[in-house]
Amino acid sequence: MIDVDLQACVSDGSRRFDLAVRFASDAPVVALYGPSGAGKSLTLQAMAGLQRPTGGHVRIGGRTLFDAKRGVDVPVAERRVGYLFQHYALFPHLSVRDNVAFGLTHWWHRRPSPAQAERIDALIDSFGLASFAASRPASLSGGQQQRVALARALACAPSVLLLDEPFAALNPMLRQTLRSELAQVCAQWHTPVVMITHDVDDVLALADVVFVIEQGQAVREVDVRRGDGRELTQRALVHGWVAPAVTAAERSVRRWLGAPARG
Ligand SMILES: Nc1ncnc2c1ncn2[C@@H]1O[C@H](COP(=O)(O)OP(=O)(O)OP(=O)(O)O)[C@@H](O)[C@H]1O
Repeated sequence: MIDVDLQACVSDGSRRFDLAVRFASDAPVVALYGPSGAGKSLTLQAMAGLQRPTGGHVRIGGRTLFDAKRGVDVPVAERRVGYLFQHYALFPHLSVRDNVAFGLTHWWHRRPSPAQAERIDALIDSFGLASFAASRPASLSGGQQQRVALARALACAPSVLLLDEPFAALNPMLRQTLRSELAQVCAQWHTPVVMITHDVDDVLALADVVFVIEQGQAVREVDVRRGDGRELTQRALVHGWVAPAVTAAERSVRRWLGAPARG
């Protein structure tokens, strides 16, 4: 079960964005879908512990990673969350194998245990990377680099795999191949996935449930298998767990009027 209820605020001095996103699902693959700037990446970052929320909780498979009320904030390295960034972010000076092993060796400054080494080899095999294991990422194609990044995200036996637009940089044919490889590997390792995508084909091919994210909130839940959906925002407002998002237009009008900022 993935249970996320996050409030966060990011600001760079001139801009401010409020996140108040809440969703829960026990589906194997959950997609977050929505327009650019809606807060999807911030949501994944907060789940991984890379953004500090101001309130709420993150529970994965019954384990609490963050709970503002209870003062729980599990450090990033102990969350067992696999994270695939929008750009693969492979380490250019490390071989494919060392890139895959990175999460296991780097945080703990040690060699992988025999069981971990076995998992690394199995993942390298699953993604068809065995013949490149000693190569550096620069000598690999985009699709091969993406496979390395996926294998690396899965190496720590994560309790959830977070994917930020995993196929955006790939050509359509490669996308299709990687979708089915990913689906197979995640089913094989029983790893639930939360995936950001703008691509309806990703949703249809991989996701069981989609949450539509708009202006920092989950506004709609769609059951892909049943082809059914429901609005979430109305319920959210009735229960009062989330403030209505302050739009850029409203902020601007308030500034022009010299009125205090809301939210
Ligand atoms: N440090 C920050 N300071 C101010 N605003 C920020 C900061 N980080 C992110 N934002 C803003 O927060 C909003 C949500 O960002 P986020 O990256 O989560 O969007 P997204 O839904 O993932 O978009 P995309 O689909 O384009 O990747 C954006 O408007 C972004 O500009």
